Amino acid sequence: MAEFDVVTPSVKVADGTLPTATGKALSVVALRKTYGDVVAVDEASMEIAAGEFVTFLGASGSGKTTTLMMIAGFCEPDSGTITVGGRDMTRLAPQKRGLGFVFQQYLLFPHMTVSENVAFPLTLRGVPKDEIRRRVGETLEIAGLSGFGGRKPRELSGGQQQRVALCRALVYRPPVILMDEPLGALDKKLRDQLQVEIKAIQQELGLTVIYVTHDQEEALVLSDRIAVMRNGLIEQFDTPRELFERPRTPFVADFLGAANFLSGHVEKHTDEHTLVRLDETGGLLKARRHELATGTQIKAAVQPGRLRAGAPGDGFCTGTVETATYVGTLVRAGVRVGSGDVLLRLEVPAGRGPVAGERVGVTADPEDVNLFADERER
Ligand SMILES: Nc1ncnc2c1ncn2[C@@H]1O[C@H](COP(=O)(O)OP(=O)(O)OP(=O)(O)O)[C@@H](O)[C@H]1O
Repeated sequence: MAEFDVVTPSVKVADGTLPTATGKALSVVALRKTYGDVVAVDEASMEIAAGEFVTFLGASGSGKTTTLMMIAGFCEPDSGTITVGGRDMTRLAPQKRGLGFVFQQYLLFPHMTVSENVAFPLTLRGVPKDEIRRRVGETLEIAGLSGFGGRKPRELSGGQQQRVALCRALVYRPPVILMDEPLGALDKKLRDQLQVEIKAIQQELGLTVIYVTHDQEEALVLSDRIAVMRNGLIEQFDTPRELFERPRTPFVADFLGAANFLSGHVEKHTDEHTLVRLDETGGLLKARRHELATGTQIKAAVQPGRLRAGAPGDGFCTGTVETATYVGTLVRAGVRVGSGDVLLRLEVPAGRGPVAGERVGVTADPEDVNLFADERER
């Protein structure tokens, strides 16, 4: 994550009104940012609806934080536009955008109590004292922090401090809350717990959230839609299910599900299916129908959890189980197929798991087979 200076919460929603939580919350069109020769973000476009939880997911350096910082106003785009609630904010100062922020570093004011920290954005906005007390109390209760209002941040655990930061971002109901790896500094157990809490609060209050993470599981747990980023480009912006079941690129298939890849060419089509002759095994793999010309060299991707082990001769190839590891409710198996240079990874329910040394036929439902034209052939 990039480093930032201490951020003071926003001063005023531009026209003083609270935005409504319906319709289009945020629209980004052809946003681009370069640093010298590095294209950090390349023509990113997306529309986010009010009440949506959207995650930017990608490896380090893929452009997630830069995109978020352009939306926040801390980083100026070379070109493109950012509209929030129908208002063009592309060149507006961060404090005039009225957005909420939660960063990995909690950025709480150490000399203020929890209540004063949470009250801060309301105090800046000149909200009457009674109203502040009521809203701070309500917000602390939502985050499970009632009773902590009088403490200083140093008297809280990391998880509690991050909850305070979240309260401070949502106390004035900004139209969009931006979160950059907010759970990155916490241990796994606390992260899992806070993910559930953040999601529950977001749903209860109908918040619009843009969240940055490099953790696939976190993105899948939290998001209505995920923008998978790579080298400054949005590879696919879709629901977790669509990304998993209908990835548009081999990168997305691999990044979200660690897919198995097999190479081959399109042999023929039927009304419903595309039949692929596999290079490594000579077997015939049936996929749902894809619009690819006969003869096209392809890569077929199937998630490990969507492959099954049957009797030898079943399915699209037969091989030998090389490893079978019991992991709770699942068995992870490695099946060596073809002339030996392909290892298929399977995840099957533990009760029906194959054992090492066994010969198995590997099958896949055609619906679960995704085909991509092999880029080397283009
Ligand atoms: N201030 C800067 N000056 C020069 N290059 C930068 C700057 N900020 C980001 N970059 C470059 O832009 C690209 C995108 O960086 P960005 O921080 O947006 O990635 P990220 O996906 O958020 O990564 P991480 O998960 O590591 O935070 C990277 O190649 C990065 O080195």
